[in-house]
Amino acid sequence: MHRLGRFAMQKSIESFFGQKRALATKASPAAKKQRIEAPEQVEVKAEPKPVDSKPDASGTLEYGDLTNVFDKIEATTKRLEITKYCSDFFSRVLETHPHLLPQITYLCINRLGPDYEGLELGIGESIIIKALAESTGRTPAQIKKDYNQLGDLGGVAIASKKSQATMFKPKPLTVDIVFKRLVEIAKSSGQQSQSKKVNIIKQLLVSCRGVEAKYLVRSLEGKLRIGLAEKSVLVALSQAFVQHDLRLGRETLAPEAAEDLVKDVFCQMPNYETIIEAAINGGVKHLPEVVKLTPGVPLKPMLAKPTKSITEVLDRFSGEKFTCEYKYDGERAQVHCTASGSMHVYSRNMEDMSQRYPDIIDIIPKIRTPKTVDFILDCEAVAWDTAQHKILPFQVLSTRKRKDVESGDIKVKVHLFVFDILYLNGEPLLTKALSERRQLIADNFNLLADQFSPAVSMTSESIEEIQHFLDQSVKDSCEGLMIKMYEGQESGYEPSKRSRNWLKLKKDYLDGVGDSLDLVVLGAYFGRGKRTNVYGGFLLGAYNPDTEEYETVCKIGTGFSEADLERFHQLLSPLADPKPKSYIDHDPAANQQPDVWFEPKHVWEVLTADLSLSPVYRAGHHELGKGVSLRFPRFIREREDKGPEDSTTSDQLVQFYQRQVSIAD
Ligand SMILES: Nc1ncnc2c1ncn2[C@@H]1O[C@H](COP(=O)(O)OP(=O)(O)OP(=O)(O)O)[C@@H](O)[C@H]1O
Ligand SMILES: [Mg+2]
Ligand SMILES: [Mg+2]
Repeated sequence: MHRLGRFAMQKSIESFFGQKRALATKASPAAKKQRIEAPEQVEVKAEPKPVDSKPDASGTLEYGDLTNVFDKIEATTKRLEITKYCSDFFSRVLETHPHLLPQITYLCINRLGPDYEGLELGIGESIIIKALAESTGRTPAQIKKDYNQLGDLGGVAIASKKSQATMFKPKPLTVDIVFKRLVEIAKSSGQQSQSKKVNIIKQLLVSCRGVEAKYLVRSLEGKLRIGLAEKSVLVALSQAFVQHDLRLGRETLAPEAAEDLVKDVFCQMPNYETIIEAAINGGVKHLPEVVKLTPGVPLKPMLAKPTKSITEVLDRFSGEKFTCEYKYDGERAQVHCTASGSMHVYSRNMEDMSQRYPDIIDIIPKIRTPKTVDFILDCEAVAWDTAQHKILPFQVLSTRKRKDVESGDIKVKVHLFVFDILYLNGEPLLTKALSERRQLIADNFNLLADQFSPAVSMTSESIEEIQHFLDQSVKDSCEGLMIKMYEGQESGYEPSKRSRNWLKLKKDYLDGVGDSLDLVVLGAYFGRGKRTNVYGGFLLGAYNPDTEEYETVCKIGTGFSEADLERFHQLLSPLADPKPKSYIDHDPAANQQPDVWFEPKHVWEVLTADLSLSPVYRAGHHELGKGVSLRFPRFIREREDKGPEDSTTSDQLVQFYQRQVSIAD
């Protein structure tokens, strides 16, 4: 019986790979198209199962109901369709199982909770492979081999399960169980945690039916890769809220207005649970009254647009009141203090850095005045020479320890330069003018020598004075200037937006494209000559949030010290793969394929002379037909504060390119 089962399994896998190889991984739009055009080749067909119109007695929802929606989404590249599948499903869930909507939302975006709580699955491929092998009676080597061939572990899971003789029909998985078990995996630590994780995954896999195994495995990998961007999930939620209001006969908003409002509220309170609960209770229209900016919950910071000259700045702000500030080169620090006195520092991507910067936490009680209760400040933390009272380069800041930092042991001191206030004494300030916000900082906070002061600023419309201020900023060890709208509605704080009301002018980059780029390391080339034992060059890419893929941008081999190359070799070689992940958009026919590929993880800041269109590289090719590539790229530094999805997007590269072309015209 056992042998027979094994034989049958082998056979089915062969036929699976023999005929359907290209179809099992659906990441790229091209592959999706192929699948639509050749439906007869689709191996795994989901039987659409309607969601029960009434909650079952236990209030649970089958996981299969969700994975069926994933399957429909994966089969299309049309954004409207994707959003519709998603919002229809959310709307039905609101009707039948509203308490499950937060979990479902998190499963859709591959998260287990709000970003700022930092709960991550953190399981390596090898654990999934082990669990897959043990639960299907195959060896890890066989699974690995199939994986190399197919490029999608989710597809391998399905193929392996299909060929498995099951003795009994397991109870269906529910959304609730899957979510809880994923959280359990994320929270388990310590000696036994590896085997505990493998066991949980095995149990889940055994209960999977149909396409469930595919999406479960991809969720475990942390990448669903069905083209469902978080933006679309937010839009779908807003539409579902409107539907829900209508069903209850409540007053509601037009879909577009609801969409804008939900996005806006999410920027201020990036917590799906809070938003969903409030929308269920009071309707989408009243969200802003209930869900507000709150000290203790980080918000996505406002970002700036790059500019190449003072004249460009003057053109943009002509007729408006604007102000210039020093642009400090350190680390963004969002400083929170709640009414109960709890204090936090958050990074550019909302990570809690309070453990890393206990010295910043120590500053907080000293800068508040007797009338300052709760607040959120936006600052840059810069390395500081306390003897000379001077800014130290970013490189010095980056030598600070990242974990287990004790206030007493800190050698590299930091100075906080505050440039904005977003909340004060119970009141959000986002819509107030920058001039008023600056005044509130002056009125409610104490300066602290060598530790805390406002960003140096200057308000003038004269090109000479601005030029002088720019030169001065560089003499004072800054990168250049930030120029901001100062008065009126447009001078409000726009969380998460790269806004044209904040322009950056970086002295060193005025000759290039105006700014550096932050690109993801996708692959490497073996070194020759002096670089024989290290990688001699790397393939870099940009992120495309619409397709959730990484698009290749350029090869880079300049700007690295020998020590850099050695360190990167040590860091990256354990991650090396002979084949690229399926969600890397590259040209497989091009010469000069990298010798090894990596999972997109590390982000590097690079500089370029200019941008050009390339027949080989892919960034932005959906929009421009050809990809945008960098000429003479040079490595500057690692960006440890950016994850791969925070890297420069293909869209931004297209904008840089178009600006360059329009200036050349
Ligand atoms: N006066 C200031 N006002 C606003 N931001 C400032 C100021 N001084 C320094 N900064 C820093 O400059 C950053 C914006 O420029 P920078 O190029 O360093 O951004 P980045 O982190 O590389 O992100 P991106 O390139 O994606 O905009 C802000 O995020 C902040 O950390
Ligand atoms: Mg910076
Ligand atoms: Mg930058």
